[in-house]
Amino acid sequence: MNSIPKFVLNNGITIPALGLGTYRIIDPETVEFVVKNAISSGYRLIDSAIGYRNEETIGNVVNELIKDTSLNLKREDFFITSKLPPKDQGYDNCRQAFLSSLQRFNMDYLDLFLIHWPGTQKLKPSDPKHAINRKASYKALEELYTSGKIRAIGVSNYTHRHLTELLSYCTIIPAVLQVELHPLYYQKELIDLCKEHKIQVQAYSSLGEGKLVNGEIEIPVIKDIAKKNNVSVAQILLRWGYQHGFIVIPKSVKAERIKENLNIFKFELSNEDMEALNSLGKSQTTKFCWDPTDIY
Ligand SMILES: NC(=O)C1=CN([C@@H]2O[C@H](COP(=O)(O)OP(=O)(O)OC[C@H]3O[C@@H](n4cnc5c(N)ncnc54)[C@H](OP(=O)(O)O)[C@@H]3O)[C@@H](O)[C@H]2O)C=CC1
Ligand SMILES: O=C1CO[C@H](CO)[C@@H](O)[C@@H]1O
Repeated sequence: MNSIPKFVLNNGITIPALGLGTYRIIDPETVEFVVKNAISSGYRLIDSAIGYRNEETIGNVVNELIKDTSLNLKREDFFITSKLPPKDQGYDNCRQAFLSSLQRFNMDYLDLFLIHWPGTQKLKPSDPKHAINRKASYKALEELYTSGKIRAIGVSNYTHRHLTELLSYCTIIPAVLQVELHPLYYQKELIDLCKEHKIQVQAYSSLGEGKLVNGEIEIPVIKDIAKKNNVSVAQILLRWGYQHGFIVIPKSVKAERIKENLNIFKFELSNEDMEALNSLGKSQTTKFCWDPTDIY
């Protein structure tokens, strides 16, 4: 079994440098197959969200693994993340949504809870209520954190502007920012702001939702670096993120890919390769997932 390095968050707790993404894994049999496979391969971090509709099944599988004494797994060996959906922004809604999430997982605490998106569902992007609501949601998260129900809090899909605004009023600095990051969407300014405030960056869609690894988009530079290092394109993209100090959370429903994606800790990219990858998005960026830039 592969062991995964850990990073230390700004509140002192540790977090695995690589975890399992679970977006679009909903069918309970698939969730069970994927989570069991990932855990037996060495994964401990599971990235879920209220919107992914898989919290209950993930909770059942994890609780079942903990009960199996032959496995010697404890709750504290896992790192469970979930996220507040845009429809539940606001102080009361956020509090209630988190407590319901905790119930679905059937756990006493979650390791990380993120505001999934800076906006509130159904409001026009320019509506100033977005900012009011996300401030109220964050306050609810700070209180839940202080009460011990969440071990770390953070935000997702915040731009430099959203994060700067949050830093101007928060009492607890977010521990994690989860955003889309890969060589074609290398948000350097945002990353630098996180470094300055000791906010751990977590990269999502490292594989471009699969498009950077399934032949849909072929980048010769990445292919050449993979060939030279004798690893796959997926491993290069994940290693690029890890070597930058980001947590990576690839998603796969296939046992062999779940293992392949974990195998990024035994090789190192040269400075030259890192630079070549960093440069890819300089002239033109490519974003695969939703874009928060216009949210007030
Ligand atoms: N906070 C947010 O707003 C967001 C968070 N996320 C989180 O990040 C996770 C990862 O991002 P996601 O967008 O899912 O996409 P990824 O970039 O992780 O790509 C996943 C896709 O790549 C395929 N794949 C995985 N590994 C390999 C491999 N080694 N070789 C070839 N193909 C591979 C998978 O197919 P298959 O399953 O068939 O193997 C799947 O279709 C999500 O699951 C979610 O947890 C994602 C988007 C937004
Ligand atoms: O996290 C997620 C993945 O991206 C989707 C948008 O494309 C979101 O809706 C979802 O919540």
